[in-house]
Amino acid sequence: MAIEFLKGHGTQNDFVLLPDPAGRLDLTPGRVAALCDRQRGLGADGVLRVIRSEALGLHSDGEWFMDYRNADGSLAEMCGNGMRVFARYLVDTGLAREREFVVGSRAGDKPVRVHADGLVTVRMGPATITGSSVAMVGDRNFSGVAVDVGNPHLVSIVDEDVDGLDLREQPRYDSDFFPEGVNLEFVNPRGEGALRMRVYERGVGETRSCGTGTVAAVAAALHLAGTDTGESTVDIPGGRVVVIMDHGESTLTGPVEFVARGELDENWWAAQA
Ligand SMILES: N[C@@H](CCC[C@H](N)C(=O)O)C(=O)O
Repeated sequence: MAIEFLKGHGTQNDFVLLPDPAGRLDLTPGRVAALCDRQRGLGADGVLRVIRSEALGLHSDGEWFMDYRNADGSLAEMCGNGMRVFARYLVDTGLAREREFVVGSRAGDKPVRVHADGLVTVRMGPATITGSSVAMVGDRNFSGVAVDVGNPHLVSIVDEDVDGLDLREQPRYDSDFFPEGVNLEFVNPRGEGALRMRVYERGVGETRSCGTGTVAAVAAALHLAGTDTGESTVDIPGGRVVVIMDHGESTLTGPVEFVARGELDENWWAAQA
């Protein structure tokens, strides 16, 4: 069986897409990790399996389900940039006949809109403040706001330039507070309605963008300013996205690009099981 793939990214958060409408692929954690490996695989921050909701057996009002996996093979509830790439793929290939539709995810159904200029908006749903905790980078502690965007985040708004932080190693965090792990965002305010962010993603490492992370960053910044409504650009190393918060409900808008498509080598795939 030929196994088709595409490579695409949203603000350089990059993904291997595996079109698998009927759910025939045996997508093991080992195969996901091998695909995402930048030396022995295609290289990516995660895998997006394009599968019909009914084939996955998970409830969704959407025909299609974003079956997202982190680069280490683990499952995550939601991926905002992945959802943008996924929605564009469905429209570009004609698998979605409208530009506005719903896609299933493990964090629930997400309404998406693919604009005529190729930008994609995702209604990400609630960004819920769940408390406060501390991230540790080297010997420094950064207090942060915990935010649930379907997946867990800890957002530290810091005075020093985030570009100077050493994020080669996983920052430490309170595993009692985050028993399932956490995505860690470090943020500099850049004036009214503008943030700069770096992120260390659970199950991946530092990435050049994280859609749920940008939503968490804006929710945290607004929370510290005493509100849950506002709009902000978020500059990440891979580009810029726009987040709108309306009484705690969020949307994420940004660009998508496809890079390549092809077929996996069947012998390589079989050897990764
Ligand atoms: N890059 C994603 C987030 C992917 C999931 C995350 N690593 C987790 O484990 O929660 C995004 O764009 O939101």
